[in-house]
Amino acid sequence: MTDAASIPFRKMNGLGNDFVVLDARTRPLSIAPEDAQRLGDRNRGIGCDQVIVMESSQKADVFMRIFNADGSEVSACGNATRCIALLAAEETGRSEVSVETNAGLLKAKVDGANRITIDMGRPRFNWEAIPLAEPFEDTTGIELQIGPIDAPVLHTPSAVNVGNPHAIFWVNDVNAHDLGRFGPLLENHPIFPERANISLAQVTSRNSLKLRTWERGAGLTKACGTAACAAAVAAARKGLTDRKVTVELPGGPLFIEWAENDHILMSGPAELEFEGTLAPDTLSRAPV
Ligand SMILES: N[C@@H](CCC[C@H](N)C(=O)O)C(=O)O
Repeated sequence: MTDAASIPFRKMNGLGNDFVVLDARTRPLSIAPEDAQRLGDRNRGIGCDQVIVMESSQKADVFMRIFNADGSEVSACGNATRCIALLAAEETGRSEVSVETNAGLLKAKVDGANRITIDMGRPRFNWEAIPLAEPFEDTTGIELQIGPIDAPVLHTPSAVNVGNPHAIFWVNDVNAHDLGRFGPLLENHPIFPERANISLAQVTSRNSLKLRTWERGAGLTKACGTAACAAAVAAARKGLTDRKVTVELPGGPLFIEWAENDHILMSGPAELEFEGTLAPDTLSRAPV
């Protein structure tokens, strides 16, 4: 039996990138960084990469607030956007829905749980928008390396902002590098004043990439939707691929198109794993 004060949640994922989803529309909730840390902790809490809070929106079907498992609040999450779009489509009975985030208003088309397409908006390549700590005229490859000066292990990443900051290192084999070791060093490198999501990308054809990501504030994840968008536009911008690619992530494929209108379209699945309730004292600030 559930107590009226308990807080319902959903556990969802997009290609294994997983989320605790709270609904603050009927009952306002205030999430402190330590709440997100506790919920995200796979040993102490439910365990997830991000905590997502659904809020009411004046402009869209729903507003989505995003917290990384380290408690930091961020502006974009591609995989969670598909999850929230799926819920909004089920609630409204419409296949075309909109999701507002702190990065902007995103339109979504839901053709069932396995084919959700999000218009992720326009990428930004300007160093100040990424942001980088110092001017770079060309962000297709910025001066940054890991390893010995004369034989770097990883070097010259592309940098791009797709609602959040990304650096993409081009490699011959995404599995040949210890991303779990280099990821935290690069995420916190002083060149990234807001930290960054760090990816290894391997071009496998004109229409396909392999990608592994160390996420800012979450670590190694099975999939990162915004990283797939960032890698796809960065690869096309370097002339390595066409503008329509399949991005193979450890959790499965995402289909990315950098459309002629400069918007990025991301298509993939979303899954509801289970629903549950949190005890009222789980959140450090009492539910409002
Ligand atoms: N998993 C997400 C990205 C979540 C936010 C990211 N870690 C950041 O700090 O910017 C995705 O699917 O895009």
